[in-house]
Amino acid sequence: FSLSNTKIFDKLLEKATSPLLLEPDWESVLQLCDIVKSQDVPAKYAIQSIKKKFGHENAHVVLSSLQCLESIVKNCGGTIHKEVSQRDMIDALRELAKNGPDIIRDKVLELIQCWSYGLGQQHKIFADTYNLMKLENYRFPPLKESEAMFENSDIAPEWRDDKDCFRCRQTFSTFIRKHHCRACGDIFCDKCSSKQCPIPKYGMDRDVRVCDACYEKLTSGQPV
Ligand SMILES: O=P(O)(O)O[C@@H]1[C@H](O)[C@H](OP(=O)(O)O)[C@@H](O)[C@H](O)[C@H]1O
Ligand SMILES: [Zn+2]
Ligand SMILES: [Zn+2]
Repeated sequence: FSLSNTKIFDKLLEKATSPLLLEPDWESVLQLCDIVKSQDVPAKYAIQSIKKKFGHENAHVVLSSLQCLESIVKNCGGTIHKEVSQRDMIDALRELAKNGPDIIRDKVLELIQCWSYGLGQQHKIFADTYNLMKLENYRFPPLKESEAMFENSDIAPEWRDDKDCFRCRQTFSTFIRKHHCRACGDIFCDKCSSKQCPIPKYGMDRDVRVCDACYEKLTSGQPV
């Protein structure tokens, strides 16, 4: 009996943001990152689910949802960064900083500063929001530069879209469905991506769909 991935995500998020927690449940947080990293759950679903927690009346639940957000942004790469940089998320975070208790405001300031420093080039909105909140006289904590580095080498590539299969060039249709290889991120028909295997370097320990070329590389012991 396998719960769909989104149900597993929901249960883990409940656990990681339980009001009964006396300290962060890092085990659940890391499992959340793994699910998002292997793209078993769409980035939008993950980010919107976390954002829903911001309205919880218990400040500890809101704080742990911000900690989940922090870990997912740090570990799950560009697709997640794009979702977090959306206007509705930025506005929700500014709302928390404006009206939330000090522990929430300080956590939001830490995140905005860290993302501005580490992701401000790719997502200008983080830098703009940081500068704007400085002008609004928010007092940002000292920046921990080491924690604001976003290493992307072990993040799976974002999925590319196209109208035909990257390998056999067949045009997609109602009958020839699109599929993505988790290793190279290219788009394929089912025939060219019918194999599955784990991709340890991207933290995908379960079998995931890969294209024939990546399957050869990943299973022949060759360094990929
Ligand atoms: O079958 P569809 O309704 O077209 O949806 C496709 C599936 O979700 C594919 O998942 P998969 O790679 O795990 O097969 C995904 O890679 C494609 O981008 C989607 O378009
Ligand atoms: Zn093909
Ligand atoms: Zn591939």
